[in-house]
Amino acid sequence: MLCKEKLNIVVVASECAPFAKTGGLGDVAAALPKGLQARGHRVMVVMPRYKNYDGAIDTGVRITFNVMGNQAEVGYFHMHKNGVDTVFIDHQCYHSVADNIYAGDRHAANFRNAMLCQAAIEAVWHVPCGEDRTPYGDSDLVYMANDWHTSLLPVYLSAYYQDHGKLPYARSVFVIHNMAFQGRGPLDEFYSLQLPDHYKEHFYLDDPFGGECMNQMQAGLKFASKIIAVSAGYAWEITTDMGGWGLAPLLREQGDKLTGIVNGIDLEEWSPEYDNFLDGDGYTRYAPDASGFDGKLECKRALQRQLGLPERDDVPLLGFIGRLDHQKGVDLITDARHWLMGQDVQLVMLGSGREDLEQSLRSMENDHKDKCRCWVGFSVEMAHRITAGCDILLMPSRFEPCGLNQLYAMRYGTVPVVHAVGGLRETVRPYNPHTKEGTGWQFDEALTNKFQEAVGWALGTYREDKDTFKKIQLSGMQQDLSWGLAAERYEEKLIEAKYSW
Ligand SMILES: Nc1ncnc2c1ncn2[C@@H]1O[C@H](COP(=O)(O)OP(=O)(O)O[C@H]2O[C@H](CO)[C@@H](O)[C@H](O)[C@H]2O)[C@@H](O)[C@H]1O
Repeated sequence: MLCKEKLNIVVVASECAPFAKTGGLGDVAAALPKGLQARGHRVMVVMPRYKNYDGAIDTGVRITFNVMGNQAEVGYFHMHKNGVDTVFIDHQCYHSVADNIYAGDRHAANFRNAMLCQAAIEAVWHVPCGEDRTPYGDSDLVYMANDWHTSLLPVYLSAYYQDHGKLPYARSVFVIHNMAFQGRGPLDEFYSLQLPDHYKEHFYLDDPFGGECMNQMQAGLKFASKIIAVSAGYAWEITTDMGGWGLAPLLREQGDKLTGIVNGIDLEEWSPEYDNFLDGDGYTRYAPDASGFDGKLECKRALQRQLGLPERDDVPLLGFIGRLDHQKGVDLITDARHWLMGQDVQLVMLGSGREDLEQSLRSMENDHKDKCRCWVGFSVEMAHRITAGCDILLMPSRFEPCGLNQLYAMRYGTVPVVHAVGGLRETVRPYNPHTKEGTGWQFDEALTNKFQEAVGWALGTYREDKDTFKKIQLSGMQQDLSWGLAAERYEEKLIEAKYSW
C-alpha cells in the first residue's frame, strides 16, 4: 500500500550490498530502501565508491568540501535500479580501502566518515537522480544515519546548515545496528572534526567502560530527531547499563525518541525459490513450503559433496555463519567441540575475524576431519549454500541487535538454535513440546552447558520425531519475514521525525 505522505529519504551507510558488505548493515542498507520505495517514497542510498561498480555512471558533479580542515573534492556517481537511487561518493580515500573497507587508523576512518556525511547531506541539491534525472531538493527530507560511521551526519546537519538557516526542515534519524562500536576517541580528537567549540559538550563522555573520551555516536544520537534500534528487545537492552556500552543513561533520557523495529529480509536475495547461488554444483532452488523438502535435501547432499563430508541424508547437518568475534559467541561452539563432535553430527562453519578464533576453527576441523568443515573467509555464495543445505543453524551470540542469519535460516527451512537475546529472542519462537508449536530452540544464558542442552533438544527432535521437526521447519518457512511490515513502521517514525522540532 502506498503512503499518502511522500518523503525524500536519504539512507547513508558505509556499506551496502551487493557493492560492499561485511555484515548485516550491508544487507539492511540494500533492502530497507526497496521497502520504503515500494511505499511510494523517493529513496536514495549514499555510500562510498570503494571501487568501480558496474552500472554506476559518473554524473560529472564535483563538489569541494572542507573535510577535517582539508579542502577535498569529491565526485558523485549514480545508479538507478529497482526504483532506488544509489549515489556513490568518489574520493581516493575510499579506493585505498577497497579490499578492507574499515582498514586504517582512527584519523583515516574519521576522514572517510566525515566526508561521507558532508557529501551525503548535499547530494540532494547536486545529484540528478531517478529516470528523469532531477535532484531530490530539500523539502520533505529525512536523512537516515546508520551506525557510528555516520554519527556526524546529524551533527553536521545542525552545525553547518541549520545553524546558518539552511535545510531548516530537514530531519535526521539514527538507526542503531550495533552499539558496541561508537567512534570513541581521545577528547582532543573533537577539534579535528571542525565543529564550533560549543558542540564539544555533546561529544564528551565520562565513559564507565574507558574513562573520559569523545564519543561520536553520543553526539549523533543527541542531534537525531528519532533513534531506531533494529529490534524492540535491543531498544530495551541498550537502555540498561549492561547493554548500553556507556550510552545507556543518554538513551534512558532520550527514551521518547527511541523505538525498536525488527529487520525484515529481502526475499529477492534470501529465499530458496529465487536464490541464484543454488543454481549449479548439484544445488537446486526449492519452494519455502512442504513441496520444497526434496529440493532442500538435494542442497544438503550438494553441500556435503562440495565440502568433502560423507554424503549422508540421516545425519543432522549443523551450520554457523558470522563474524568471528566476541559478539557472535563462536567460542561457545568451539568450547562444546568434544561434546558436539562426540555426537553423530556434521558441522559446517563459515566466518572470518579474530585471528585466535580463526585458528580455533581450523584446529577443530583438523581434529575432526570426518565431521567438521570450517571455511575461514568471506563468501556470500557459501553463506547461501550453508543456509540452504543445513538442517540446524547455531547462533549462540552473546548479544544480537537483530540478527539476520536466523531469519534467513527459517525461510530456508533450517531450524535455528539461538541464545535468547536481543532480536534472536524476538524472532525465534521457542518450540513448546506441549503445543508442538515453535520455529526453533532458545537457551537463556551464554554458557556452554546451556548451549549444549538446547542443541541436544534440536538433535533429539531431528532424530526421533521427524514429523515434529518438519513442522518446525514449515512454521519457520511460512512466516512473513519480508520488509513490508518493517518498512511501514520505519515510515511512521520518519514521518514523526519530519514533524518534530
Ligand atoms: N564469513 C562470511 N561470509 C559470507 N557472509 C557472511 C560472513 N559472515 C557474515 N556474513 C553475512 O553477513 C550478514 C550478517 O548479518 P547479521 O545480522 O547476522 O550480523 P552483523 O553482526 O553483521 O550485523 C549487525 O547489523 C544487523 C543489521 O541490522 C543486525 O541484524 C545484527 O544483529 C547486527 O549485529 C549475513 O548476511 C551473513 O550471511
